[in-house]
Amino acid sequence: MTVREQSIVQVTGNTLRTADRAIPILGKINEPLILILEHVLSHAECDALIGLARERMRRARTGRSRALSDVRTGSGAFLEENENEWVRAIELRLAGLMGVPAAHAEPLQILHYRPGEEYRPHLDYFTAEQVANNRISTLVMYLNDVEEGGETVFPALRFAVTPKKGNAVYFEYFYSDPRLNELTLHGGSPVAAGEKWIATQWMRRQRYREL
Ligand SMILES: O=C(O)CCC(=O)C(=O)O
Ligand SMILES: [Fe+2]
Repeated sequence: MTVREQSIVQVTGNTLRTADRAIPILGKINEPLILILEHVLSHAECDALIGLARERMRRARTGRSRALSDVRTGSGAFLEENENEWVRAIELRLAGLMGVPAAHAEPLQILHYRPGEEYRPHLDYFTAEQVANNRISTLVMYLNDVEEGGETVFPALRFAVTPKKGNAVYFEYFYSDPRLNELTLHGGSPVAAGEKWIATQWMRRQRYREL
């Protein structure tokens, strides 16, 4: 008999409960744990996050030049830690959802893909020999509906998630069996039509910020 490894998020029913809402689970893979979640963000929150990131990106472009890479062709912005009150409320919800203290959270990252832009398959954790305070889990939130393409793909699992505004895909890679962690290889497939906005929350194993 094989014993299933302990996961960070414990799924018992059809919803995940946080302090401020119940989040329906639309789909699930058990090992590694991957959850497709509905209504993680309200449409108003999605729009507000895009608005905040638009300003940030405009400013970033006038500053020092961004590194160009074939791996990720979209453009991105990190929000500040404790950016403002409503961002803080979202961060607390995400920490509750992901079962990790908010102090372990990286600042939210917002990414924007135009047609043809993509994020090639990668692992979110760092794979160098000794990594202090590595990442342990990811939540990718879709901030808009994509006309065509832009799925989050898991090639090793032959699995794809279609972006839908307010929904999210959760996965974790804190297993002792490295093969389970490697199965979380994922990417953003090229946007064929329309645009794609996401917010990504990465969690660290230990404290990463003050609050
Ligand atoms: O664009 C996607 O669907 C995936 C994004 C991603 O892999 C990340 O933000 O780490
Ligand atoms: Fe990723």
